[in-house]
Amino acid sequence: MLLVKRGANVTIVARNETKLKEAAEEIRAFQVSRDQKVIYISADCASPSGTKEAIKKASDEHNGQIPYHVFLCAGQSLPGMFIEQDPSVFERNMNINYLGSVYTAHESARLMAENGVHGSITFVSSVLGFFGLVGYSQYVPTKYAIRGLADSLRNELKAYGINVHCYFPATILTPGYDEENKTKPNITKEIEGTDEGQTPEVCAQKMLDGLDRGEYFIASDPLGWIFRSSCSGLAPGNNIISDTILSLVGWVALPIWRTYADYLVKASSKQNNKTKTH
Ligand SMILES: NC(=O)C1=CN([C@@H]2O[C@H](COP(=O)(O)OP(=O)(O)OC[C@H]3O[C@@H](n4cnc5c(N)ncnc54)[C@H](OP(=O)(O)O)[C@@H]3O)[C@@H](O)[C@H]2O)C=CC1
Ligand SMILES: CCCCCCCCCCCCCCCC(=O)[C@@H](N)CO
Repeated sequence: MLLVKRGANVTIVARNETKLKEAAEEIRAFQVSRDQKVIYISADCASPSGTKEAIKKASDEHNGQIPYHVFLCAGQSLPGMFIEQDPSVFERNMNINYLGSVYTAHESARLMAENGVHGSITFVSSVLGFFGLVGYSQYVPTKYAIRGLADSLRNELKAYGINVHCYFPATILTPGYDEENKTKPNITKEIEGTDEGQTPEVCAQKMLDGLDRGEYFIASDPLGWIFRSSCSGLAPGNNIISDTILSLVGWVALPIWRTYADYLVKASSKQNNKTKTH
């Protein structure tokens, strides 16, 4: 929507064709010129051939233009307690979140490099790409993996003039969030409850603002700002003064919060054991 408002030609990709059609119609209402094209393609990003075909179709439909700006949003969260989940969940989550991002980034970067397109690739991780939390053992590693991929490509794709960005949202109030809450352990909900969440519209705007400012690690709420500054490794900072202040806040607040989160998990296990023995 925001990109269409700026006059861009846009392609949206997901699996469900009915929802895609509705979304494309909704987005088309924001077109600023008649020449603009908004198209949708049904494809599975977790398959290399699906991704390849989708990107080829997208450029064919846009007069052979290789996508300039690619956003890797597809992802899913399947929360549950580690020892209670079937090991297949770990593979499934990695396939959709991480490999889906790898395949799409790979094909986009290859085409951009071969055609001299100096575009951008934006990964969507999560604040859970910086820290782990009870109930998210199948999800957190996929989001760390995306950060690792972005860190590698930020450096490597400079060779072709391609910019890489990584977005770290906290809770977004989406259909996916409603879905994950159906299986989310209560203790996870309790710890997460402090985060009110943001609408997808606000997140999209803040992500785009970060891109406009040329940020590599983009965050859109205080939790993300603190973690972005406290766990940046070799990533370039956004602003030396605010980054330093935020990492100092993290240095003080994070151990306190960790102690509290550990206390909550231990208390919940005692509660559960009590219920079991009586
Ligand atoms: N909601 C939240 O609290 C947070 C979400 N995120 C991340 O943001 C991203 C978007 O999440 P959110 O909007 O909540 O999730 P939703 O489930 O609401 O939307 C996910 C979108 O991705 C598409 N998708 C899923 N799997 C595939 C696939 N294999 N191939 C193609 N498209 C796919 C879905 O369409 P379809 O099913 O039709 O394919 C859907 O359009 C994810 O990466 C998520 O991890 C990060 C932090 C917080
Ligand atoms: C200074 C320290 C203060 C700490 C307060 C911490 C509050 C914890 C919030 C946990 C938020 C988790 C968001 C998960 C988003 C996500 O990726 C999933 N919804 C999957 O889709």
